[in-house]
Amino acid sequence: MAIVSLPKINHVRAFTVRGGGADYHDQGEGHWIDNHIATPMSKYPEYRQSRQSFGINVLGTLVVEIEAEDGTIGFAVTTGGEPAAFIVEKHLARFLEGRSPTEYEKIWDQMYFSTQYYGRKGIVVNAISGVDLALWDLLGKLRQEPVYHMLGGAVRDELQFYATGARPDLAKEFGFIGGKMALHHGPAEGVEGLHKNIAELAEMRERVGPDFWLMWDCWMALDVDYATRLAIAAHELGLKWIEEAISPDDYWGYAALKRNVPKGMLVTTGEHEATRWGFRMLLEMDCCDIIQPDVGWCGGVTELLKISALADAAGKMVVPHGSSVYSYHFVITRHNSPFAEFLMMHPGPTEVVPMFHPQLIGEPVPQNGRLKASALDAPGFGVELNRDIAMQRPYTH
Ligand SMILES: C[C@H](O)[C@H](O)[C@@H](O)[C@@H](O)C(=O)O
Ligand SMILES: [Mg+2]
Repeated sequence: MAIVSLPKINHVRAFTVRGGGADYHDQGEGHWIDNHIATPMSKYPEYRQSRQSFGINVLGTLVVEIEAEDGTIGFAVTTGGEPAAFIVEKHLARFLEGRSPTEYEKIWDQMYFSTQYYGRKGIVVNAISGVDLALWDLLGKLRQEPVYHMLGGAVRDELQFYATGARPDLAKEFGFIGGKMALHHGPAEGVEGLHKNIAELAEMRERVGPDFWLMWDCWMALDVDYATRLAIAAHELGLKWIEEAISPDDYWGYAALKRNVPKGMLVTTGEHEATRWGFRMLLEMDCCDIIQPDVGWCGGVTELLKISALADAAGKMVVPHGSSVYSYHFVITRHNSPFAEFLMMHPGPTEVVPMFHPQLIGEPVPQNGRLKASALDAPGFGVELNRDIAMQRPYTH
């Protein structure tokens, strides 16, 4: 029997999109995800109310398209906007065009090490991630297989989700296994702010009862002392984990916080770490109980496989940052990813709506806080690009 040889890659294209999308994208006025969330910029009063005021949405969306010789197109959506589009078109495309889509290991290696002198984390790895995700989508479409089949298949029948948003009480009604809230007050608001945080948690605990998971996402806003005091005060309210409390570069601080928090409370890091080397540092310095790479930012699926294996060997969980189908196809195949995050992108949030709206068509959303593996049974990541949205191609090559 002849070996199947897939058509070669013909074109790589990078587009930018404004408006909608998931986190770090343009959100309308009054959206919970931009309402006085504590950040490293909260020490500046003028930037305290809105993350868009200091530019969280400045990059915008990156759409990467990879077209094979037979016209099949794989694509992916991530964050990066024009700078990432420039890197894809002017630098990364050369490592894909004319190559087989099955060479995703060598392609990843060449993308990473050819940009290492100016990349390694952040927007360059976002761009690499977007290309890698589009490559896996193309592979799936050419092979007529969902990505999760190519990653080893489902290890459980369904995904279960916790919800990130301002209404864990509604998340409980919607069937989610827990609710993660954004922390609203950071150290610059002093002990008064800390008491407000605790009061908000106490009020939500009252609404959801004693056993529903409640977590805080602190979006890099705190220092070790404040995070320790907050964790101790929140322990009696059953805070399940304190997330990304300090700077992603402060591995030493995370290790200290993990030693400081009350027994039974988990410490997690966040979506702003990248590559196997960054996550190895978190694991080897015993910084956390759960790592949370964003598959659209950490290096893509090819890199997340390596990151996850490191965590598995260290006995740590991997719960990728909310990135819709791009993480669902991964989580369903990993024993050390027992649940997934669903980012509530409805402004309230009072409804369960697709995360990457309007960019993706066919994006599955959890029903009763769960998604059957069969909901992912479509080629690639199982979604199509909404070609009615205004996309620009700022650069060509
Ligand atoms: C809601 C949080 O502030 C972040 O924006 C969120 O995207 C992220 O940190 C998360 O874990 O969902
Ligand atoms: Mg987070």
